[in-house]
Amino acid sequence: DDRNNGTVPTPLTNYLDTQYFGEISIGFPAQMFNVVFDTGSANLWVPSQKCSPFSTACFTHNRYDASKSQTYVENGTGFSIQYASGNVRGFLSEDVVVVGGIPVVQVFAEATSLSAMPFIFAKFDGVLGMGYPNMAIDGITPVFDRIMSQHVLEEEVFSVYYSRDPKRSPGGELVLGGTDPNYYTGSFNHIDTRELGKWEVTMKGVSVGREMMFCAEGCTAVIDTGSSYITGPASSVSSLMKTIGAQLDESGYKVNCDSVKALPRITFHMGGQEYSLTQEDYILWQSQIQGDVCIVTFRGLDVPPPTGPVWILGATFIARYYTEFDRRNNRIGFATAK
Ligand SMILES: CCN(C(=O)c1cnc(C)nc1NCc1ccco1)[C@H]1CCCNC1
Repeated sequence: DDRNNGTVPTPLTNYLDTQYFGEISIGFPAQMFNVVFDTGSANLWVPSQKCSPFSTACFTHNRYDASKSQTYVENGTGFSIQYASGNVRGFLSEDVVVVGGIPVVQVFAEATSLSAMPFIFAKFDGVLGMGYPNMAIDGITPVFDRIMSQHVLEEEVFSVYYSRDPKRSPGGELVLGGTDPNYYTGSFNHIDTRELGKWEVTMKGVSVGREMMFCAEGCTAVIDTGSSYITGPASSVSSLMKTIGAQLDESGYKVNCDSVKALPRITFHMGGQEYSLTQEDYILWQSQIQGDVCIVTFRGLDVPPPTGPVWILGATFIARYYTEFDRRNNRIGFATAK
């Protein structure tokens, strides 16, 4: 159905409420890839057929084979992207990429080496950056900019729904050119992006229960559809975790499951609105062999200046607040997710 004038919603898969990804095709005949639609970066990369056999993370995923695509155009420029959690190296190629039913001729990276951490845990093959062009490595025009220049979108926006329940289908949805009222209630509250060219806003505070505990003098919040959790400055998060009685172990913060119902709501103050997360929003309740484990979906992460210090609001937040990314007006809209 083309209610967004030329585009069809892309259903997303929800893996354990921590990874959300959807299908794109590259080349002709179509080679299919599962990618994270990531507002925290602005490049498209997928594993390459040419990746070294020693790159475990590479051969356990779908790989692009240029020799099998009639629409492949060679480029060969080197590429490398560094995330806080790992890195990707490869070279550039050009081919037809189809996203949400829209074909674009796109320069993307064929990854020939993927750091085992974290990509051996990735259920997705690659990443499709939905960030602004000035975030793009090698000055490559991002996919969404190529789509906007085709003037097929009713509105120059895209919207993201992430389900909170792994059993619910679809696990999420990306809409190019509009929003999907099936997945939110009420109206949107909009917040202008802090500076042109990043999906980030000014946050006015973070409160726990009724007490304003962090960012009282203002700070930056990055809205990152490609991150699983919420991250904040390590010192702030560690004192937040102490307040709720969470323990840090090698795989993150955990709380005793029978203390969950008494946990306070955590509220992010942005654009004159209060965006609260209840314990069921921010606790991942996992039934494991040795009994139930309750993971707190907050992580400490110190991002060095000038970007940092920042709070990064990832899937945990987006699952509760349906998010519209508006390139026309350089603003982000939140509505209560259904
Ligand atoms: C994609 C790289 N990212 C991850 O945080 C990340 C890493 N490794 C694994 C295995 N998964 C990740 N994200 C899963 C996910 C999908 C949707 C929501 O969260 C970040 C890097 C910084 C920019 N933003 C994206």
